[in-house]
Amino acid sequence: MDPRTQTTKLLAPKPNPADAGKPKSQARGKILEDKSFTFDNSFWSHDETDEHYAHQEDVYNSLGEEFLDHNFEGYHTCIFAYGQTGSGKSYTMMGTPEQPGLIPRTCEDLFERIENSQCPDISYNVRVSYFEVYNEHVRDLLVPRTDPPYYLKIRESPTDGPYVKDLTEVPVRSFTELMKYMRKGDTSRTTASTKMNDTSSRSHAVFTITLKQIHHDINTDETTERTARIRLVDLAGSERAKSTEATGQRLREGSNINKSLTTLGRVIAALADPKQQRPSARKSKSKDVVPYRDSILTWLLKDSLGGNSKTAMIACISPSDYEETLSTLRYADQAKHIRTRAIVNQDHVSAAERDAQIEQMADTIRTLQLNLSQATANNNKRESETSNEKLEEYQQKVDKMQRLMEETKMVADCKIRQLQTENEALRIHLKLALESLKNPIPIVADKRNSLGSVQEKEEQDPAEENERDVTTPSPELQPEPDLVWEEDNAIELDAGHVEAQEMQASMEDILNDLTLFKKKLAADHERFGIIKQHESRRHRVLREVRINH
Ligand SMILES: Nc1ncnc2c1ncn2[C@@H]1O[C@H](COP(=O)(O)OP(=O)(O)OP(=O)(O)O)[C@@H](O)[C@H]1O
Repeated sequence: MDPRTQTTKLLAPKPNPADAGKPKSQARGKILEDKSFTFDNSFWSHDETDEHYAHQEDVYNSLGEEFLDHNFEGYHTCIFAYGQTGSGKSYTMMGTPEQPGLIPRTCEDLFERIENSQCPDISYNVRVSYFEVYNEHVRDLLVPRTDPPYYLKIRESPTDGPYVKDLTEVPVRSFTELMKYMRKGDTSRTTASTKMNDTSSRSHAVFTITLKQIHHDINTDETTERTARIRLVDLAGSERAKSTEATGQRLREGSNINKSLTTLGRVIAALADPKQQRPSARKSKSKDVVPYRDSILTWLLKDSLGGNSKTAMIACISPSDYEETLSTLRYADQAKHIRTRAIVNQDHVSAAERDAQIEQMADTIRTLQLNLSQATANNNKRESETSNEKLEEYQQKVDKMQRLMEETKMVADCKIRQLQTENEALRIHLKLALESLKNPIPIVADKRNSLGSVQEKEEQDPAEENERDVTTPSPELQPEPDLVWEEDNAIELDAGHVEAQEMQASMEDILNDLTLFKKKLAADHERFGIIKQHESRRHRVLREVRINH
């Protein structure tokens, strides 16, 4: 690998000595050739003593950091590691405690940026989810393993595309908290020992961070929400059954892994096809040619692979099998030609719109509760079943509403922060103004001039001095400078008092506003509490419905 040209050169294995000098057609072994590929970056990390050795930090600096910049701009991103088993995918994505990889570095940097943010008018909300695709099934990695395993269903929303239904998504407030969830997921992930790797990932793991930035404009009371999805994918290793010597369960896993990876390859090939890049192809039905639906993995990554996302593929290779390494490099070479259509995911919401949304949702939930209580009272099995279905449907609405409430609280916090900052600035300003009024700084005569005159005086000829004594009035006759200054100062003092009083009045206004605002916030909290009570009551009713069954 050449770090200057970013070229990766695959050297062909030495030919069979028996074939030396023979034409290709007569050779017994396959004649293989050296191949060169150029990528955005080519990293080499084999021998740490080599000056070109790429450390985890180098990989993060040249890729992860830039992608995080895009996230803060409001773009969805996806980074996935692809390569044969044991080639370093998990090492690159997760790393080790001593050498953290792209995922922990991204998370750390994310929270560092949030903590160092200098903008009191922006609130941040971070949520994470973690799932694996194992044997063409989706499993939540943030819930404990069960026996038999509980697999989640995939649904498709007209606006957000395919998604995993009921996937746990937890809010996180710090890097430590986030790492706790990540470790929890990692221990739950399906790994096994294969001939090629002691802890081989037998599943595709998808770690998703959702970063929401809520910017509140205090003048218009409008909020702008930017949502970015950060998807970090550690794929299971591409492998040949022959090289892993797998049998039974491992073989079945291997064939499912290969099924998703082969589909991924076909999706990449279809997306890289120049025909797909034409605008007419994007609008026409030829989009369906991309075989996303042929595997769960590609179906779930549809948006990241060919839609609204900035996506990077990390092709991991290790010096083992020429054919497999070549296949990985070819995949990566094709992926280079894919053009996704990333947009900034941004929404403007006015305070009135937000309140209206909350009111509407609260109404819907109240209706649901009424229906459900009636069904339970009637003890009618069929009605209960229908209500249960409705309940599931509304469950999503309740979750959505809770998020909306959380965001409203974030906006409120944002307003408080802005008012406090403004308040603090005014307080300092007022303090300084009052101090300067109490301890006025006397107007000092131009020092340079007076100093000059002293010198001049010293240098003056005594005769000349005598001469001037005649013309210059005596000090007693000179005007009293202090008195003049006091008069001016008295006027200034009056003006200062007026200014101070005005400032005091405006400060009191702001403090009054702040108190009113806090009261409004407390009322909102109370309302939120009531909804939570409704929530718990709803859960109780749901339990009762289930028991009745
Ligand atoms: N750049 C590297 N520097 C040091 N060690 C590495 C590096 N890359 C990989 N390794 C080590 O090689 C071994 C295999 O790597 P890893 O588990 O990341 O492979 P993988 O591609 O994820 O394999 P699988 O697909 O089977 O899960 C691990 O012990 C890992 O620590």
